[in-house]
Amino acid sequence: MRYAWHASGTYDRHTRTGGSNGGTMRFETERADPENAGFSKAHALAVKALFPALSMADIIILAGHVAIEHTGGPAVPFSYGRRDFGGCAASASMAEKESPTIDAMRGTFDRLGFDDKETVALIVLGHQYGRCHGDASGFEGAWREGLGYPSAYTHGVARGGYRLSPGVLAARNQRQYEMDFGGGEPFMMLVSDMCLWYDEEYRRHLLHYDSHRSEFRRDAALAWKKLTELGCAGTLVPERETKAA
Ligand code: HEM
Repeated sequence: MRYAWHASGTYDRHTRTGGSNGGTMRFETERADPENAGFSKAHALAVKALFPALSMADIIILAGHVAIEHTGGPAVPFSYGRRDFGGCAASASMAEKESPTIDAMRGTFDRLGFDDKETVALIVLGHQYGRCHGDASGFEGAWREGLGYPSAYTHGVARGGYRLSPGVLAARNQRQYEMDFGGGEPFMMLVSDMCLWYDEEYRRHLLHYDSHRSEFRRDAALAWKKLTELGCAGTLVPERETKAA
């Protein structure tokens, strides 16, 4: 899912460049971006031979859709037709920062064309899956599916149930937080996750979603679809239409 997010997150609405069309994450040039560290593992799993009719660009995105639905998240209608370009500009970069300020975060999502509410839906959707890896981002710790979407954030943070992760990254001057929900590893929080609570606007949407779960599921699905189709205008065909035809 993170692979699909970073493949899409290069989009720039001002220049209308980037996005998942092109499948440029296939190239070492793009995977070498420090923000994409660790994606060679994900790339090795995206097996084109099993899906000859799809481009790698489509497979990367479809994997994200399937991961969300398979783990009890919303079903996102898939559209295919992305092409695999023959090369990749050296400048293709996610420009996602590991310890962003609120302004930098807002700037990233504005470049992509998302407002604050969509930003909250996307980050809360994404940061309940998988984990951080010391050898990729320098952060260590797990998220957990099935904690009830936004409630992991609002209940934990609002009740002051979070703490600075003891000593993990002191040497690199990177902060990360964690919360206990019982059973297993603590639930980790990156600075970007904490920003959803620190910033008044983000917090308003977080609290709203916590008491409107179906709206959260609907908005998260719409935002994920929008994200993964950035830069693909005119190239995509909805899966359902093909089935009906
Ligand atoms: C400002 C925004 C964001 C920041 C700064 C951020 C940062 C990070 C970092 C540092 C990691 C750890 C990577 C590693 O160590 O392997 C991570 C993991 C992850 N992120 Fe984000 N992220 C952001 C937004 C998103 C969004 C919008 C999504 C999806 C909708 C997402 C989905 C994920 C997933 C699924 C993982 C776990 C990957 C794995 O288990 O290998 N993130 N993120």
